[in-house]
Amino acid sequence: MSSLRISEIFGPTIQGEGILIGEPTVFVRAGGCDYRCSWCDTPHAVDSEHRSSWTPMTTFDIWDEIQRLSDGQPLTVSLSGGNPAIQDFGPLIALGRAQGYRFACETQGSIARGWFNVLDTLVLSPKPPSSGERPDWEAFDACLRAGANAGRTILKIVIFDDEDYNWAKTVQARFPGLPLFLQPGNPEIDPAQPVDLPAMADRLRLLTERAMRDGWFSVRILPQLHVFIWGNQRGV
Ligand SMILES: C[S@@+](CC[C@H](N)C(=O)[O-])C[C@H]1O[C@@H](n2cnc3c(N)ncnc32)[C@H](O)[C@@H]1O
Ligand SMILES: Nc1nc2[nH]cc(C(=O)O)c2c(=O)[nH]1
Ligand code: SF4
Ligand SMILES: [Mg+2]
Repeated sequence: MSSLRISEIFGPTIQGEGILIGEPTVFVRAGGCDYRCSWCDTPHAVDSEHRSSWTPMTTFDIWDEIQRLSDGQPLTVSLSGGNPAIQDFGPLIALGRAQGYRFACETQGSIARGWFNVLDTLVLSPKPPSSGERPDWEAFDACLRAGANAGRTILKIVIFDDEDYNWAKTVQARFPGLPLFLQPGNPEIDPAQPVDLPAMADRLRLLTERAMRDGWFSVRILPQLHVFIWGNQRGV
């Protein structure tokens, strides 16, 4: 059986972002990404200099680890990365769902996969201008089509500045049927440094006040809850 490149598997913890915030979750972090966002908070799953730390695992190896971490109790498994859509997680999802586990996937929407259709939650997180990346909207549309039968699809956009904020409005206008979550960007991504909690609360406050002042009521605005709790620690 072919193997997948896995950066880390951890949990159970609570989902810190987006529509599943607070949900007990085991994370499977795939190694490798087709993007290089300037502010990426998981470079250890992206940059090729960390490639040697990614473990080749079969679907059964990953499934064993999920079961061990969850003590065999079905919960939500979140596929993240890097870009999990580079690899074939279809067999893992089939195996887990047959045992009552639920699956979410976080991806930037650059690569479409047939297995998006069997997810419970597909989180598409198109990258705003501050990232230095530019979404390919044809590829993004292909992701939406690939996930047409997923339980639900939502958009999550990271906001660092005014340009990102205005861009997020244009994305919502393009996809009016999709729930949109905004998340303030975290500029402090060094796991060795403590996060400045008041500064983080300030960014959340400023984004919230701006959206409310604008009468932008068709969004949800959330912090990265795990960063509030554990800072930039890995594996939480
Ligand atoms: C690390 S990415 C992995 C999944 C996929 N590559 C993606 O970007 O959607 C998971 C989520 O973290 C967000 N993220 C990454 N770096 C961040 C930062 N510095 N501040 C806030 N959110 C960040 C991404 O935008 C994405 O929504
Ligand atoms: N608790 C927790 N929630 C998360 N939501 C998205 C994460 C990610 O890095 O993909 C993440 C993570 O690493 N930990
Ligand atoms: S797409 Fe996601 S994992 Fe890849 S560099 Fe950007 S934030 Fe990091
Ligand atoms: Mg993260």
